[in-house]
Amino acid sequence: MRSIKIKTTESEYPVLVGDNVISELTTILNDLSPSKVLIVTDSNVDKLYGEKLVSTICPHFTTYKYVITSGEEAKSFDVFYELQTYALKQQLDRKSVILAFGGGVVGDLTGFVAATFMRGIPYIQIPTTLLAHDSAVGGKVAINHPEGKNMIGAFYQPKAVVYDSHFLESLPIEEMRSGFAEVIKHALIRSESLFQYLQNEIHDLQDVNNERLEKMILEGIKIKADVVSKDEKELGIREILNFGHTLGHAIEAEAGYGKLSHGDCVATGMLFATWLSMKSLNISLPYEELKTWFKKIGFPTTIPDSQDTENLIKRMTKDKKTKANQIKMILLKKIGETTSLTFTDEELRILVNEWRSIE
Ligand SMILES: NC(=O)c1ccc[n+]([C@@H]2O[C@H](COP(=O)([O-])OP(=O)(O)OC[C@H]3O[C@@H](n4cnc5c(N)ncnc54)[C@H](O)[C@@H]3O)[C@@H](O)[C@H]2O)c1
Ligand SMILES: O=C(O)C(=O)C[C@@H](O)[C@H](O)[C@H](O)COP(=O)(O)O
Ligand SMILES: [Zn+2]
Repeated sequence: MRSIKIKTTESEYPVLVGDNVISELTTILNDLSPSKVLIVTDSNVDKLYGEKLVSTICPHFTTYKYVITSGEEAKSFDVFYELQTYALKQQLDRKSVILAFGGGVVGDLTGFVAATFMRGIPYIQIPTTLLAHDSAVGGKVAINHPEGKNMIGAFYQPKAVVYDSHFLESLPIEEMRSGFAEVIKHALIRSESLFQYLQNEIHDLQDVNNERLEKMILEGIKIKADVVSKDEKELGIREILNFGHTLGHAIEAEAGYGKLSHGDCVATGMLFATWLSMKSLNISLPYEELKTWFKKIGFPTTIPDSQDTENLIKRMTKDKKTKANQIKMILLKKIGETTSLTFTDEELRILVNEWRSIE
């Protein structure tokens, strides 16, 4: 078992990673001595592992389980409200603990429920996707709005993250790809050596074996832990974790939540941001190499033809990093190092159109 510490100004918690670390959950819960435990999971994870988790906890604590329909659409106000109603009806109180058992959708939604129920009760992340090496760590919790991704949310840290690699065995290949995009992001922004490792070892997703998976997860979490510990509330450096997301989120929301995976959209966004870095900073980057690699892995490398640049620009203007109508793009200075530049909507419209015309 590996343990990585996440330290913020107000909290400190462990991320436990490894096979069978779920066995640590009872001890972690005992320390919190919860009045009640509410497991929130989705329909797919419930079918696979719901019983296992309930039987681990049930003998020790009064346990409830709420199963949401799987998919991005669940990060909605309606499901948030349903969950709050359920928690109230089961009479959860400030000593109750919520377990977010699933991928980033369950984690983001449940974390936001925990952040707001009676103004905040403890929760634990139990991630089951590769992508969740990113989403379960760092305390960004949220639901979506038709106007934009994660628009209603909070920074609210979990008490622990229990990341049992055994759960990843059933992950479909396209979900592995989605999570891999965030691993690549962590490498591109902060670690040239991790990037070289990924490019050398993972030519396509069949190359992801247990050993490589564990390395990707651990390295990704270490990078995230370091950034979050320096800037929990994204007042500065944390913005680098948004590399690829300004366009990525716009594509994801424009397609309709749940139509395209988060990771696929971020991958397209990272390619654009890499091209934009070369163009705006007048530097050279291995852009063509990256594009070829992305194609091999199966990432979409262009914006969907059905999407209108004008609509995407409107969405990018509403990005959370935008201030006074200046759209902030996280760029690469080199592999492993970032900078940022702001653009007006008109400037970005021209640049996005230029990129689309050459791709
Ligand atoms: N909070 C953050 O910092 C942060 C970071 C990155 C992404 N996110 C958010 O995370 C979300 C995406 O998360 P995700 O990719 O994990 O999506 P997800 O939670 O929808 O999971 C993807 C799919 O895999 C299924 N699944 C989950 N675990 C499984 C398992 N072990 N075996 C088989 N199937 C399994 C789910 O039911 C779902 O159908 C997006 O909403 C994104 O915005 C948040
Ligand atoms: O943790 C962060 O900070 C990130 O930006 C991680 C992203 O991968 C993640 O998708 C996050 O939810 C995006 O946040 P947002 O503030 O752009 O909604
Ligand atoms: Zn992301």
